[in-house]
Amino acid sequence: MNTLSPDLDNGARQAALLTVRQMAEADRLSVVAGVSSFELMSNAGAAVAREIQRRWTPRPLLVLCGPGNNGGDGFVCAYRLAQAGWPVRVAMWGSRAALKGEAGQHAQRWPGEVQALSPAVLEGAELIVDAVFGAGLARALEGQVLDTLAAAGRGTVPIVAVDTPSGVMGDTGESLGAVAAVLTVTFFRKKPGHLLLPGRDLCGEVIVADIGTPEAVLDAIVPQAFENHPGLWLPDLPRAGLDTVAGHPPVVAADATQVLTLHESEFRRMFDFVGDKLTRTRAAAQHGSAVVVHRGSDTVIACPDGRAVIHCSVPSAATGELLGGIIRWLRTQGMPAFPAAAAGVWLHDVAAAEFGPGLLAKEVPHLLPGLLRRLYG
Ligand SMILES: NC(=O)C1=CN([C@@H]2O[C@H](COP(=O)(O)OP(=O)(O)OC[C@H]3O[C@@H](n4cnc5c(N)ncnc54)[C@H](O)[C@@H]3O)[C@@H](O)[C@H]2O)[C@H](O)CC1
Ligand SMILES: [K+]
Repeated sequence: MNTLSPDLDNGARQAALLTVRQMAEADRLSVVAGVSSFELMSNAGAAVAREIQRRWTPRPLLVLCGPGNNGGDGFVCAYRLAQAGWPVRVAMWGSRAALKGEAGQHAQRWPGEVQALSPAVLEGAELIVDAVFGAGLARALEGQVLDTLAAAGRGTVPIVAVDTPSGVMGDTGESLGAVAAVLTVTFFRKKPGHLLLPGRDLCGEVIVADIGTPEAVLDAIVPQAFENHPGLWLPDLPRAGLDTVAGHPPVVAADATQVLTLHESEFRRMFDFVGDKLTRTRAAAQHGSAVVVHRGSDTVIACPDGRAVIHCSVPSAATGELLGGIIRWLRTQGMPAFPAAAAGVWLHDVAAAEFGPGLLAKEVPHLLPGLLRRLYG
């Protein structure tokens, strides 16, 4: 059974990444299934408050709210923590009266004052919640939003981001003026921007909170991007892979698709696609009818059919030759190209940590079966 097949099984379901548009669709389908937008927002704001309480004792908290639903989540968070006895202030970009729908409803429940957003409001805050923009970010930060967040970023007060740090594009991880958070609480599933640089570094720790979105919405959405995880490809690894000893005749590869492993500089020499890393890698895979492994500390593995896996790792000195060796070995075990590439990138990280930087491609067939057996056998 091919886990990275179009029928989502559990591994792919858990590892799914949703685009901003798909997340909006998930919200719409949740409402159809009987979970109201008001409830989703209540749960989202409560999740942020809960994660804050898990990490910090009560202290002067400043919640920065924006003009959309991200700001609505901020008002819920402010309300919850104030109820729990925290000293909370709210500052907003735009006017509370202009907040629409459930964001407006939640904002009306905030009993306190709402200050205008400016660097001056930061005075006295010992923890900041960034609920200015999330998935709805449409352009670069400017004016008071940019000035206030930049001032917060220059200070030492920790920032907790709601959904994404304001200014990070959910689909690409690009920054349009965002400052780094120590914690980002997102909802239902991550978006590619939580894993792609510089977004990943700006998010700090990422927590995915359950806000009541029914899992079944994924069947209609059919995600095309996934965070690398053994659950995605372990069922594709033939049992033989765990048992093979060096010298056994290789099993015939499951498919003939070529796998290209490329560093950024190699990628740029071969392709002149523009845009973010996910888009460019997908275009290269489609163009070359090959699985493309675009390496980095945010490695993107793209399949010609449009699916992609994103893998976050600490940069290592390990070579592309070693990664190529691991992927080739997995394919001789009968693994199809796409899951073999995703598994290879994962195992390459584990192998580099286990065996150090001296590991050579030719040693792979001797070492990996034992490693795999220990990890997953
Ligand atoms: N399932 C979920 O993930 C849920 C998420 N929730 C939260 O909702 C936001 C997304 O809400 P949305 O209203 O679509 O967008 P924003 O609040 O991010 O902002 C929209 C608002 O801001 C204006 N705008 C965008 N960029 C700029 C800019 N650079 N400068 C000025 N103004 C800008 C835009 O025009 C809109 O008016 C998501 O992130 C979650 O936090 C739900 O609460 C629950 C379900
Ligand atoms: K935000």
